[in-house]
Amino acid sequence: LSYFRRCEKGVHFIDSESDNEELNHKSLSRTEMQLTPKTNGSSLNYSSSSHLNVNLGDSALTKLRKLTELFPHRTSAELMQVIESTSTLDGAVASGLILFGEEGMTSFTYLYSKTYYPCEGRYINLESQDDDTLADEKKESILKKLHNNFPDLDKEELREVLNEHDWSYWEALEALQVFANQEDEVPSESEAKNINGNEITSNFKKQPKEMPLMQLKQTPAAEEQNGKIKKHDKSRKGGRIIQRETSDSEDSEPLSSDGDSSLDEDYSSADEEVEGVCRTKIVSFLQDATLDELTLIPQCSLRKAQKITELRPFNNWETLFQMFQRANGLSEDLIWHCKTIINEREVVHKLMCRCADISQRLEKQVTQIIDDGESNSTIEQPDILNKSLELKAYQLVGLNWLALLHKHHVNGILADEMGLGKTVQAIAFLAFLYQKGDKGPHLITVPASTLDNWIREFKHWCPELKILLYYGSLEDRKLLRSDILHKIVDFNVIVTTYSCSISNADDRSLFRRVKLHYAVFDEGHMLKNMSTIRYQHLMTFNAQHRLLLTGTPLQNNLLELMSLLNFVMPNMFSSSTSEIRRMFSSKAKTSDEQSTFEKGRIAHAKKIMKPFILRRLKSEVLQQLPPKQDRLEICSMSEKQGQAYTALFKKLKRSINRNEKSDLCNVMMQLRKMANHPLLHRQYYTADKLRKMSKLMKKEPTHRDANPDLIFEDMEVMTDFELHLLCQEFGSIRNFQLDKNLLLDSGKFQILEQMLEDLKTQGSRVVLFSQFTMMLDILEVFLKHHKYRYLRMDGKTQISERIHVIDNFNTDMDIFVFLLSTKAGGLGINLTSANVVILHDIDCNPYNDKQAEDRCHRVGQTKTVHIIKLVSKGTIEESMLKNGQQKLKLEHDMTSSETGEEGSIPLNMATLLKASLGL
Ligand SMILES: Nc1ncnc2c1ncn2[C@@H]1O[C@H](COP(=O)(O)OP(=O)(O)OP(=O)(O)O)[C@@H](O)[C@H]1O
Repeated sequence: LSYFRRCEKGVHFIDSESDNEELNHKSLSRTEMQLTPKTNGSSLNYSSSSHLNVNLGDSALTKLRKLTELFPHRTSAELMQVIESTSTLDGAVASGLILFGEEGMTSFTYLYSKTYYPCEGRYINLESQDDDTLADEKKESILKKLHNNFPDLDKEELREVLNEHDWSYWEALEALQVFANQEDEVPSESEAKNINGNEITSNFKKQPKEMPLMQLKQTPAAEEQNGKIKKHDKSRKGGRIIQRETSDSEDSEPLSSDGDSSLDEDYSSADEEVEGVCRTKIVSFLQDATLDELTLIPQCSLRKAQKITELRPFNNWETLFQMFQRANGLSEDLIWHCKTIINEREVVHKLMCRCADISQRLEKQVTQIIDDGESNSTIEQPDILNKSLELKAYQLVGLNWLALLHKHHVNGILADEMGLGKTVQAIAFLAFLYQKGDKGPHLITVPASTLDNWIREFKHWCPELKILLYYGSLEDRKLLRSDILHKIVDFNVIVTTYSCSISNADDRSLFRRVKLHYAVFDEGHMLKNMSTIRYQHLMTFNAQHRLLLTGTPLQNNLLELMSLLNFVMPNMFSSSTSEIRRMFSSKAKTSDEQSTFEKGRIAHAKKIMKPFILRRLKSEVLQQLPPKQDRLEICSMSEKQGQAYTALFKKLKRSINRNEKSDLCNVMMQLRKMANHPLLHRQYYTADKLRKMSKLMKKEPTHRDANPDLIFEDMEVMTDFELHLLCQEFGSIRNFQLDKNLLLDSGKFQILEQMLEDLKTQGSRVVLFSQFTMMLDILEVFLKHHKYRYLRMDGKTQISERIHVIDNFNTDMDIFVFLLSTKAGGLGINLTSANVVILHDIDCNPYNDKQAEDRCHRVGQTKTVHIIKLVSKGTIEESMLKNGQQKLKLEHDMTSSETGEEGSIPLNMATLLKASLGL
């Protein structure tokens, strides 16, 4: 969706949400761009080391020079360690970034992109371009280019990465490379510690070993036995195939940190017997795999997979080879490529076993608690919590779960449904640690919109904990940093926002320098994409333990869930990220086997996540919470709107047929706009009218010297509603204002009119969400027209103002409607004083809608909550709805319990904990 947002021409059509935590990479000072190599200072003093003098080849020297430019405060010995740990310059830079951060480094992005990706004549400096004006075709071509570099990655994933980086090809490439290099070239943890001098919690792992496939060759005896195979092996030693083998192996390498896959162990030996085992694995894989599994073999299309199944049975290695040779279109390479997928499975299997081990350890502990009798071993509400408040039973379970993980040095994700009190449980846990003597420092990173709420909850629940708010202007934060580093302030917990914690090198450096005990990340689903810079930066925070809080851990696919797990348990997962990535991002290609295939993956993912995630649903644990009733309101469009929609649909269809490259996403957005309100397009202000208006504008003192042609051009790209506002603003064109009837003319407004009237009579209070700020503008006209009292909050509302607006709504019962943009009001806020949520327009991601719905349906709600979704009949919105329902099914499959005993919550605390853990 964010892609659509950027495609939008209307600059404030979609809520830009100033605090949406996107990293502003452009903030790097451009005055620092023209760096010249430093020739003085200790950093270039590499000749002082005789070792370096002797061993430095030209390329190492060049690398050292480059790295010295980038990391001027690092010694040559440190830089050399980085260089020696990788084979390429890019790898060295990436490793340097991970190890040293950007501390003391200037304009990394600029230098990196210009210096390491020179592309004479091909460089597209997108950084200077406005997103909104970036042509869609250009975006497609950037996407294509990036996809060429990362053919294994899903295009949508890459689109997201590009979005995260404002469509800067180089920044996206860099982010993905950093990730890839992290997998392939990051030095071992001990090296990292040596270099950095202090501990870094990052994706450290051992150097890749020798590539196993290179050794996948026949023993002389076997070669003699089978001339054909011998020929094959010979061919594999040269050129392309060897290259391919190497890269395959690199991809599927790094294995688990504590050992290699059994397959690699097999191949690392020349022993014939072991070779036999490998062959047996390949034969049995090709014999038993489903169609979808076969298509996971590199270069194996669905057609080839079908052919393989037709050739079955494969009784042994020799017949397998012969059959492949005889079959049309099946190359022997496919047989060898099976190794990649077998390897992946073994890595993931090993991971599952380790996760099962942890589950067992936890289970043992819980059994112990049961045996000891719960009063001795379970943790009660910490004494320092506000005595007038009481944790609910499931919250105590949450606290016990957190304490259990802590005891076993395991990090986790508290993924209770929205509104169950994750904030409160996290605070209770920090209070528990405090009582045990762990006084921090801890860090809580939250979206800006929930910052005030966190501070308030801390004060409310645990005033004894000293909270330091790390938030403010650059200057404010500078002072705060100095106070923190010089220990001038006394605190237990730092609370900050995602933006403030990583927006510049000094912020990031602070959280690498302060030795944090716990780092808690609220709305942790913001870390669902491990390729983003935000993810990478937050990974480097110097925290002993991490805890993620999220109400929507699973959104689009299992890979996102794995990203979250990797974030909290990098030691466990980082060595398997490439396997995980492939295993969980590939899609089933056949529909008939989809369910078995998906079921298998879901079962795997469940096993992996079991020890690390605690998720309770409101329906399970909050029996006393009033129900939530969903209502779908399919709205027929108004007559004019329907005609305009059909005309637009036909026009867009023609344009798609004419130009295949036309951006489908943009087409979708155009249709969505029309489905919501016709004034989000321009049709009433014809070119003729605009010509007249642009001439009249010259009468305005502000436009006296303006060129009417240019005014006309500006007007041409505005929507009807924007032009209407312009007419309200300038007296000379006031006559051109739109008639009220047109402003109120939409199918959804027709439904809303009666609906709001009824709700008002019933004494209900309404929270009304839209994703589009301009839609909120038109809704304001509608509410004013009907004389309803309302409040509004969107991305433009000052952060400091937000809590007051929310309090206002929660305390002044005469305010009937709260207008909210999904971005600004969808996360983390409490609006239990309302009992109706209307989603004027649905989101492509149903979890964003769920987040919005649960602002009212949460602890503290006393009335039945009605969720009403408005969907325009016969429009693109109906397809979006269907798509969304499929996405929600994945979550349902993941969270449904195998035994089907949901809802029955045992009272005994330890048993409750056990049930919650799924043990
Ligand atoms: N035990 C309790 N007693 C009284 N109020 C509670 C209790 N637990 C939670 N609350 C209140 O319930 C509301 C929801 O809690 P909280 O904001 O922590 O939920 P959450 O799970 O973090 O939600 P989200 O995922 O939407 O951020 C808050 O107003 C909180 O103060």
